Amino acid sequence: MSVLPPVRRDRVIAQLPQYFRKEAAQHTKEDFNNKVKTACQEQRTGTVGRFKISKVIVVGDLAVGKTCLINRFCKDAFDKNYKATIGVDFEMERFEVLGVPFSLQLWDTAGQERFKCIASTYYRGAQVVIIAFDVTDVASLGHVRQWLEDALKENDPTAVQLFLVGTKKDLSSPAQYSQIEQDAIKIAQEISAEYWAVSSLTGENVKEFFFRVASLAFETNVLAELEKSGSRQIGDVVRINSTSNNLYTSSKKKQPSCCQ
Ligand SMILES: Nc1nc2c(ncn2[C@@H]2O[C@H](COP(=O)(O)OP(=O)(O)OP(=O)(O)O)[C@@H](O)[C@H]2O)c(=O)[nH]1
Ligand SMILES: [Mg+2]
Repeated sequence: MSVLPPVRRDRVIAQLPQYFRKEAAQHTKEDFNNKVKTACQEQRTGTVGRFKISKVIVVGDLAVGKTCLINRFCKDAFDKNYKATIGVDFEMERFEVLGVPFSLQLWDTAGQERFKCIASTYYRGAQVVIIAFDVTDVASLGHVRQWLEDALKENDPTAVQLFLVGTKKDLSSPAQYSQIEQDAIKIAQEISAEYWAVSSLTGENVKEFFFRVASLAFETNVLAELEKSGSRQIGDVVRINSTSNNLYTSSKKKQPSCCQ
């Protein structure tokens, strides 16, 4: 019996959410990968949908708005008073993507130098790294590469999905914003990150952004499961039967010829 409540209706993702800027997107396809869609329809997503939880870390300079970003999405709340994060904090968010349950563990880390050493011990095992900068503070954009380096020290750089997020869009005039966006897109391209700009005060793009993160992380996980399973059908139960000559026996009636 499942002890978890059903996924909230406003966390259901049926279609691939689109990128923010085409020139700095992880991919520009309009829909989920066909193999992923078929696997979801046939409930062959392996550990995804059962116990797989993807870890997401949010890093960036102090006071750029990391905590506000997470709170806007998870609690639909905004606090105008700054309260520094000491070490780390985390929130769990449950989604349903193409009918499959999928969870993100969102780690909110401290940007203040004196708390950074505690926070960095929690960077390990991240599938997604979100680097936040403040669109009204050019220096915070300048520190993006340092944050990336720190985050990748603890993770496999080839396995991490990267996002660069400009925060506090509401505080910037269109002219100021478009200036910094050009620089941000350039950096995003150089570090292979997908670029977004959001406002936690107004909520602009916040839900769209996290839906995109969840969808791309989900897609990557299902593709990895499909690859891992190789010729074996994922979703099948693997039994080890000592009385059988066959070490691996699929629970499905139809077995591959090598097991007959
Ligand atoms: N106008 C506006 N202010 C924002 C926005 N996001 C955050 N702020 C403000 O910026 C300040 C810092 O926000 P936090 O979310 O606490 O910053 P942080 O990155 O978590 O800071 P650390 O925990 O110290 O690393 C607060 O006063 C927020 O109210 C936004 O989208 N618009
Ligand atoms: Mg914080």
